[in-house]
Amino acid sequence: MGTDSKNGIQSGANFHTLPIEDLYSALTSSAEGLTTGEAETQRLQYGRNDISGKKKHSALLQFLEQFTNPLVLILLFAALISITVGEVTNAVIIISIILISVVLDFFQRYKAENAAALLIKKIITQASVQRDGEEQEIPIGDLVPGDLISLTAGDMIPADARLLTARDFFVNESSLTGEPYPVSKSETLQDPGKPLAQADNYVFLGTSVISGTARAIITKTGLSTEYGKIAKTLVERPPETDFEHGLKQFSYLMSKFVFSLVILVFFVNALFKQDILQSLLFSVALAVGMTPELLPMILSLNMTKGAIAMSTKGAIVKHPESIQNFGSMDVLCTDKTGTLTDNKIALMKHLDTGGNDSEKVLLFSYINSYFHTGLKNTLDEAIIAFQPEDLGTYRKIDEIPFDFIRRRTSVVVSGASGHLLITKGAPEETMAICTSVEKNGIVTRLTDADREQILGLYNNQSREGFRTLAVCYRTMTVDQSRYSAGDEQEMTMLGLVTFIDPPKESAKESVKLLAASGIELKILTGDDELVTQKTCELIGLAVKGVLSGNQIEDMDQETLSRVVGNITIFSRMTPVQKNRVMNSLKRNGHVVGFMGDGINDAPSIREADVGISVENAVDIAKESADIILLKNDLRVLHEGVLEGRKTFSNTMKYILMGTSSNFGNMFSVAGASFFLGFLPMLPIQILLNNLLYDISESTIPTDNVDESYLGTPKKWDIEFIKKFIFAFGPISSIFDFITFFILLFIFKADAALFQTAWFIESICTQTLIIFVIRTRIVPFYKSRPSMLLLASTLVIVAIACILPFTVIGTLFGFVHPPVSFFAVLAGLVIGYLILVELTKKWFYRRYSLFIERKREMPNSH
Ligand SMILES: Nc1ncnc2c1ncn2[C@@H]1O[C@H](COP(=O)(O)OP(=O)(O)OP(=O)(O)O)[C@@H](O)[C@H]1O
Ligand SMILES: [Mg+2]
Repeated sequence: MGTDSKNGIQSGANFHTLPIEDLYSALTSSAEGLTTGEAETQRLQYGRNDISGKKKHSALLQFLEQFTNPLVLILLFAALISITVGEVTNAVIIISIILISVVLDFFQRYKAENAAALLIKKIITQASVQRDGEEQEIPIGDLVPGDLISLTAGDMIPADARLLTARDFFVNESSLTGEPYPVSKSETLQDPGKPLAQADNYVFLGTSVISGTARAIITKTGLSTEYGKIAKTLVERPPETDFEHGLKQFSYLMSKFVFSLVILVFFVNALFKQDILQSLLFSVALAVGMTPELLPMILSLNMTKGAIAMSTKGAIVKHPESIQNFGSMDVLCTDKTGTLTDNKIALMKHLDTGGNDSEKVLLFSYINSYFHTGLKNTLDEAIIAFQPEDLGTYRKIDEIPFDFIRRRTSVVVSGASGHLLITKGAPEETMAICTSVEKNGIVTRLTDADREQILGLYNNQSREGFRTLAVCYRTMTVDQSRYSAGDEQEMTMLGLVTFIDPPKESAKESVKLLAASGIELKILTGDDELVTQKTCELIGLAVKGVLSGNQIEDMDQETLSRVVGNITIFSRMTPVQKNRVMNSLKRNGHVVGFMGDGINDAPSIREADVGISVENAVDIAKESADIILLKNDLRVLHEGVLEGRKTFSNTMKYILMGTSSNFGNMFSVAGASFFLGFLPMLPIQILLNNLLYDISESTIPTDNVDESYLGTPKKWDIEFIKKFIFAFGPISSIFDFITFFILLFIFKADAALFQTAWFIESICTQTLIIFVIRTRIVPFYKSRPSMLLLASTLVIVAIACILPFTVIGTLFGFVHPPVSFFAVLAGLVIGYLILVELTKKWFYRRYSLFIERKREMPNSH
């Protein structure tokens, strides 16, 4: 039997049809759950409950992984050639360079990754599980097949599991099926032959609990779950973000350029100088010298630094990559309740349909809120907190849980005269299921005039900023044991309950801050238009336009895309509509953030460029988010945006440096090789040059960022980078060729002196230029670099100047340059810096004009 059921685990198709006892033995578990020891055995067999598919590698493995880097491989190749031609010193130097850069990169990254992992620990979703006979909270990654878990409303289902007991248990399976309505689940054994996907007694990882409670036994974890299978095949990663896309384009541009140039250099040199191996080494070194190989390290350092800075301000970044997007975000979509308002909702009035205070309305709302087992939101809490009610003989029979499309929740109780169905929900949706109305204790048919009158009452409340729910009921003629949404019909409208939901103290300030930072705020709410408008008025958010869920339903994609930009409030939205709006904005070229806390927000949080949630959100929203705010305060968000822009700025500095100064220099080396009788720089000198340059740049992530840079969203702009290269690349080359001329004709340099002198000049111009490029304003005077960046740059310049006079310098083939050269060098460097500074002024003036023109271009979407 034992082996048979083990095979059952592998095939796994029959978990929903096995009798409980067989299920226990198949999963080597029991009604008491697992012990810690058994769980460990299971973990060894089935692995961790992790669908990311990323294995955490040991430090050693991570270190070894560095050697799979193509650049490192090229260098190893170069070392091999050196050994073949008998240049042992050369080989030793190349290998040292490899080791130094690999070790440097490894430590920086290892540190960064550990810091990031530490942050994530703070927000790991927990599951309540029975281990060693006790109920415990453990991280969901530690769950194994055979574990017994308890589930309640708002929980994310942490793995695939078979239900053991269930009460009023409804789940949302939209992440698997796209179906937004609640699905009822129970413990009943399923007939053999019923497909797993339709099994009532089975729940799936990635779905979440809407209402009720259940106990379940975990059958499958991690990648063997149904969700894991999809994750493996298609949604391995969320869609590519704007930044990633830009980065890819950039890398592609660079590699195309470098590749063609290096091939050309190789052939020209090999043909005319006839030393094929030297030419090969030279070209390989050039390739290494041109590639901005530190980019990945700079990126991850920048991002971790940003993530840590944000954690001190109260936001946990789950995916460091999203920090960059934070800096680029120009539209923020958010829900209303709890984000703009305080979530300290209080019940204000309980009115009958005539607008008078009614105790019955209060009692019926109370019964509804008290008995339903769905996630009690703040509206329910406000009703229950208002005043204690005497529930008398009312007993709960069943419930029909809330969903974001019906926008109602119902309970069925047994009272003095049989079963009573009580429904409360959004007034529009509640009115739709009523056919009669109770007025002063008398029930009559609901006429159009009644509807009009009740709607008027509701709108008046909304306009004053009160959130409003309607309450209706139905006395059942035949008692049923199970009720469903189909029973919500022919009901009697009873009255309205209204709530006050005051805006946050901080909201006004946050709205201003976001606007000043160039971020447009849009509200996507399930609530009513008039209330939302009132909230906007209170927090000082200008409303450009309003669109309701129903209107969106009638629009095709094209129409929606055309109008979304002009809308501030999207009211009465279903989760699917929220997602449509968010995606239309993305398609229009915006970098979109989406912030929310409910099951209904989860799909959009997942697909937004930046998904944001808060600590007290439901699990599934938090699981879908990139960033989680520990305090639900938009000001924290604003800090995050600034942090993202800083990260962006420092990443850009490295890229601009790499593409203009470093690239320019290497370009000149390549060019010079065409008409000099000797190599302008020896391969090992190029590699050393590259290493020193890298070290000086590795401190860029610590650099300060100008205040003035932080005011607008930062978008990746490949056109900008191209323009930058064409403006600054040539300046670098001009100075290189002046140096050239001076060396050849004034100093009458031979090969060794030429190489030495050019090496020094190259390092000096290449590294010092950071002080000009790192800011758009006047360097030092108006914008100070970080101490570390200043130190690393100056130390590298000093090393380059001193090196030729040392023993190590001789190894690299350097000779002593005359003192007069240093005077010329100083002049050249200063001239170069001034010229670049002037060009920069001109460039940014022209560029900002260019941007304005681009903005003015009509209808860019
Ligand atoms: N507990 C409840 N009982 C009955 N109806 C409810 C309940 N909660 C919400 N509703 C109705 O459903 C509507 C949508 O719900 P909700 O406001 O939570 O949506 P949302 O999209 O998350 O919007 P926001 O978070 O901005 O308020 C509410 O406006 C209300 O009419
Ligand atoms: Mg909400």
